[in-house]
Amino acid sequence: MSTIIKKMKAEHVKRPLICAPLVGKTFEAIKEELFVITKKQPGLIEWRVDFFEEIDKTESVIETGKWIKENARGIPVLFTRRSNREGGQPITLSEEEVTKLYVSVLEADIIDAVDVELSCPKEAKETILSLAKDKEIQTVMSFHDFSKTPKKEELLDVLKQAQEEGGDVGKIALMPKSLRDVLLVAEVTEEANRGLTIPIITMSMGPKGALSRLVGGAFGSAVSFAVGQTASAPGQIQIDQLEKVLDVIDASQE
Ligand SMILES: O=C1C[C@@](O)(C(=O)O)C[C@@H](O)[C@@H]1O
Repeated sequence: MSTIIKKMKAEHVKRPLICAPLVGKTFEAIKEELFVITKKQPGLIEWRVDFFEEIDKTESVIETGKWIKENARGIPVLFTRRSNREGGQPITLSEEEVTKLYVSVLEADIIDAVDVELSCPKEAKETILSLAKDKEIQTVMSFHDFSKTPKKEELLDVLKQAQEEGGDVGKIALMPKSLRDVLLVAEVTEEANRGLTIPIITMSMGPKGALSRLVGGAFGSAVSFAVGQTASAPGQIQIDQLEKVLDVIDASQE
């Protein structure tokens, strides 16, 4: 079992692993950001490569990724290209070029886990998943909706699909329109955890959804995304604030 999955399983009983996004646009910005983030000792660092201005230069991505890995102080690195259709930054690469980039990054052995959107073309997913398995790099199969929270059955199906397609982890990030939507995601989290064998990560975004980032672990979300230096999605809170709340939750369970 990989280190990341072990960490998720060990810590997620009540306390989710904290993941800090790295969103610098340039190598220089990433260097500064990584320095700030590692001092806060998150359990995981997510490099959101769609923010990186040189995403279209494979060599630059590899060099930067290598530098991140070498300077992450042993914290595992999750590599993510969030597509524009799922709330990521607009980029000039085509989907085929993105798949090629993923292949190069996986082959370079510079990351510990990779985010693959369930909405990606089937062939692209298969290529990435099989290479990741060969390289023993964990796959997080993800789904994002920045405009709404889909219905319960749909969300349960998405998480099931993540497992069925061979993902090591399933992840959903949704935008709530009301607190009921936040409750729904908590319910889905609890229910999916009983039916699935893979760890799952869930969250509601935006100000209403911030609650889910605080208490999601108690319902079975294995990871909570929090701000190291800069947020990568609405509603993320600072790592130190999240840690305080997690300490209180932990203490209340003893
Ligand atoms: O999937 C996620 C979750 C996220 O969207 C959030 O809401 O914290 C942040 C993204 O960087 C990450 O890839």
